[in-house]
Amino acid sequence: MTSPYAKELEVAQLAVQRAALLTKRVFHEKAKGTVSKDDKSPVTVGDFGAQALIISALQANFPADEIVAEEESAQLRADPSLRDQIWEHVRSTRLDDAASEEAVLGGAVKDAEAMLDLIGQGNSQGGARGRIWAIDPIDGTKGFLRGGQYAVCLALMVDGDVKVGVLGCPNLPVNDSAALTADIGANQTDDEGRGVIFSAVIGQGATSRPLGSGALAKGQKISMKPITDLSSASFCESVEAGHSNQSESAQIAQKLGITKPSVRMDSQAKYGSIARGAGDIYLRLPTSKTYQEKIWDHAAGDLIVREAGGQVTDTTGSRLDFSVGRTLASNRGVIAAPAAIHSQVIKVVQEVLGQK
Ligand SMILES: Nc1ncnc2c1ncn2[C@@H]1O[C@H](COP(=O)(O)O)[C@@H](O)[C@H]1OP(=O)(O)O
Ligand SMILES: [Mg+2]
Repeated sequence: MTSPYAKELEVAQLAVQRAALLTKRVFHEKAKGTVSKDDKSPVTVGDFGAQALIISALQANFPADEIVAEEESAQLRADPSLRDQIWEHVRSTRLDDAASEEAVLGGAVKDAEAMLDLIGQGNSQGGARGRIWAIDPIDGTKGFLRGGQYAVCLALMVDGDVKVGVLGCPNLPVNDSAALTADIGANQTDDEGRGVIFSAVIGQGATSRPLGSGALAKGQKISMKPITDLSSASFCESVEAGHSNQSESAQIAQKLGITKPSVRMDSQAKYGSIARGAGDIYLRLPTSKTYQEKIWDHAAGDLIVREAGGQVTDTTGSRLDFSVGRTLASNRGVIAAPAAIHSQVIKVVQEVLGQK
């Protein structure tokens, strides 16, 4: 008997792999300086291109499913030169394993018009009913531009609950036991040893495998690091101070007895990193009263960490609720930690944030 969500997982992994390849090609073109100054931001090209390729794979396999995606196509319809730049990448990005690519992901996107139609399919309002995919084609755009950490993110929710999560992290080390760092070394265009894909299916654990561009290797199980002594813990947070309150996180760390400085990393690569035990805790502390986290920024990471033995909640200790629309409107911030110490972390978070 095949396991539940086996087909969804296979499609999601290959779709993320191909979309990640597109983003890498866009970045390398920029790094080689072949993108002229008037070219649109490589983020825009990478974002739209990756989204088109992922939606194409989802529609070929699960035409009845809804899709929530970050980008809208209206901007592209008014900008033919941007559309053509994106189409050039969508048309030409192919996995090395062409046979699996076509068999699993379906045929190529027909033309630029068909690509625009696909991009426009990510407009579901989300909610508590049915099968809904959440896509963030390039999470961590600032990291992507600096040649640092970013993630291609895809998750399936069924009736508001995340069932499948996949994160492609082109710039994280392949090696699960590599130290927690956002740094990728001096030569930013050298792929050696980098590129990992994290996956999880509800009730089936979490895995990592090399991202590459050929046939996907067999995954290995990952799990959070067992931790009893918080003084040896490491925690990660956003690079951008506007995304997470870094002075409150420093106070929380100090109260918990954590001695190491935080590791600052863009994107959901933080979730993948703690899920494989490279780090222990991920703190995301609200910087504004009004910002609502987007479901595509958290769905895959939430499941991957929970399936690796962690707990993921908001700052009040409530589970993230993916059933209320395109945003996590009922939650504030994110606290992810190994199950054994999660309540201890929440207690201190509440002391520092002044919540009861
Ligand atoms: N005020 C904010 N608080 C928290 N997250 C934010 C805020 N503004 C934007 N973001 C989102 O944070 C994500 C990146 O997080 P990280 O810092 O972990 O890399 C982006 O998807 C970004 O969304 P957007 O792409 O819409 O700007
Ligand atoms: Mg994002």
